[in-house]
Amino acid sequence: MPMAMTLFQHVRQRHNADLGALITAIADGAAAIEAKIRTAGLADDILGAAGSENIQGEEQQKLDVFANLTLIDVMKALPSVAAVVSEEDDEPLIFPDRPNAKFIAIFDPLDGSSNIDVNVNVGTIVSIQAVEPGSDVRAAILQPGTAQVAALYVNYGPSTILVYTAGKGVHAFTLSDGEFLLSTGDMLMPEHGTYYSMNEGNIGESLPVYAKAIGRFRDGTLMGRKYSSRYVGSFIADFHRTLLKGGVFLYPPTKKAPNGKLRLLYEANPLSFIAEQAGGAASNGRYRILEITPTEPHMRTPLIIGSQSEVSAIGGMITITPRE
Ligand SMILES: O=P(O)(O)OC[C@H]1O[C@](O)(COP(=O)(O)O)[C@@H](O)[C@@H]1O
Ligand SMILES: [Mg+2]
Ligand SMILES: [Mg+2]
Repeated sequence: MPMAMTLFQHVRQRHNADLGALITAIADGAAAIEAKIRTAGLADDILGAAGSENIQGEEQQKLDVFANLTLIDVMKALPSVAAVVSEEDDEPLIFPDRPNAKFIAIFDPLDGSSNIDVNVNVGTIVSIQAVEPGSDVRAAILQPGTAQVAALYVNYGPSTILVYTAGKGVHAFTLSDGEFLLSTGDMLMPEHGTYYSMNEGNIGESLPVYAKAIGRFRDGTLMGRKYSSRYVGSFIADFHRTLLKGGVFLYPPTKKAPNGKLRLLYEANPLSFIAEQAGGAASNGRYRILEITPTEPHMRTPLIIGSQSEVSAIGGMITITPRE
């Protein structure tokens, strides 16, 4: 059997060597994170809380800290990277004296922290934005998601899969003996699915229109067929299923998180770029996610993401809410 294409070969052939080197470096970091996760139960430096909080007031897990430091290390070694922005760090880390640097990497090092200790899928999400050499790097961080040149995520599951887009389709690579090998090229999200995905514990805490949408998914009146529910609680796992099977994932505003829970720059934007490249859609209920101008690096957003038909059906319901 011929050897499948490596991630570096793939990015380099379709894009350029600098982007290939950056994505490969991130993949190397992900392989190191995966190796840690694989032996989590055997060591005492992996599971559990780190004893610190991040900027969002969330308790950091040991694996959050490890993944963050691992990714920062691999990115800081690349002269093409002007800055990194992480969920786990209050401030962007801007690398001085890099006049020719052209990328800003914005990431959620470990997504799904609440699932680490119970051996359920977690992930890594990275958004790569362009920055004009010599321009104001700090200002360039706050660009809408349309400024992304690439986006990727890694799903640490029964197998470890990296999915990326750099604007020419969506491609998946499976980790095998330390190397990410092409497993599915040019992925397309099904036009519709059979699952909705939402934390239904929040249903009474959110706008009534979301409860109504879920009710109509269930009874079949929204899409003309009845939907079932799937919710892992790791965005990466819920999104990966939605990419493969279609349907919709939603995290609406709640009383506790009035602007939504998920973060625009390193959760919603990169996965919206991937969703759109795969033929899907992503909205905050009113606007396309990729056109929202961020006001700060850790900004949150409501999110509806998945197959176009389900996303626009919910979006259509939300738009009419004020007139109800
Ligand atoms: O527990 P909830 O409120 O359903 O939230 C689940 C969401 O929170 C997250 O865990 C947030 O991500 P982090 O673990 O990176 O903070 C998402 O992965 C997931 O979709
Ligand atoms: Mg996350
Ligand atoms: Mg995280």
